Amino acid sequence: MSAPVALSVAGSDPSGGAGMQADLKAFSAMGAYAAAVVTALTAQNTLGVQGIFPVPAEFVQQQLDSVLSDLDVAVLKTGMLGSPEVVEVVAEAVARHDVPVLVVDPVMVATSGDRLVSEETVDAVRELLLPHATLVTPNLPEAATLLGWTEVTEARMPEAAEALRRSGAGAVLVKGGHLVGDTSTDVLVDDDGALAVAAQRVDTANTHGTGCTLASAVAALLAQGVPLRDAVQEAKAYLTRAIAAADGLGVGHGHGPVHHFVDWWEPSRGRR
Ligand SMILES: Nc1ncnc2c1ncn2[C@@H]1O[C@H](COP(=O)(O)OP(=O)(O)OP(=O)(O)O)[C@@H](O)[C@H]1O
Ligand SMILES: Cc1ncc(COP(=O)(O)O)c(N)n1
Repeated sequence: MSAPVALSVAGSDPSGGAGMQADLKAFSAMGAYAAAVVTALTAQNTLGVQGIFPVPAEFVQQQLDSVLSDLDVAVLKTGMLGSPEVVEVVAEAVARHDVPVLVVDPVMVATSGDRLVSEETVDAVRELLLPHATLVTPNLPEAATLLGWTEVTEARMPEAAEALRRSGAGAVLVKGGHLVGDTSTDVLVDDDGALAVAAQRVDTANTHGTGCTLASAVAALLAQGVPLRDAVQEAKAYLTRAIAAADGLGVGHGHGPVHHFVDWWEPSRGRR
């Protein structure tokens, strides 16, 4: 017996709500052993991003080789990738170590609106990572950028997901968090066609890290052998519970984090 291992390859958010820290929390909450390779340090909080310090590609590669040569990684999930060179070493390591499942969250901009990666890095993600991805999870602006469209409207979400699948990704989940309305609907397109994954929209400003959390929750479930469509629906339900509990967590003065351990902590005491 060994625990299912999920590996996050992402940037650090020292305020703990997004990036690698969100990934580690979501993996743990969803039952996977959590490992992490850091691609960039950010100085950020719930108000914005104050600084970025990239990790050299050679050292990202060294971290990847350390982890992948020892741990039996079931799923590798990417988030912020600091440079085209980092994208290159991640794609190369995925191939060389036969990583069985790859979830790509094509992170471009933080909830605060601050840009996290360059256009060249986005190009590298499109060309080098998407063809190997089991699942890609863009939000609406990320889907538009990857496709070279001016925007992706709600009506064109299935078409955008289908178009992105032509880049070689097995499945695409276009996230509708940036829309308005009573529900927050995402669209999954896989071999079986399009599936709308909807949840009640929570009236809160505390959505820092929702994208990282959703992709990581799906990855943790895939690591445990849950089929993709079930994993996406279960992860979406978990994320919605975590967003609904975010105001109760009350961390920071801007867009606060979601409550990753909503199913674990006693609301009154903040612990299990
Ligand atoms: N207020 C909300 N209530 C319920 N679900 C939400 C809300 N905001 C976002 N979501 C959901 O959170 C997930 C992430 O969506 P979003 O489109 O915001 O991605 P993102 O932009 O990568 O994340 P972020 O906004 O944290 O940068 C999606 O499943 C989306 O439907
Ligand atoms: C290091 C890092 N990675 C990713 C995000 C985006 O997070 P999200 O889109 O989930 O809010 C972030 N703010 N910081």
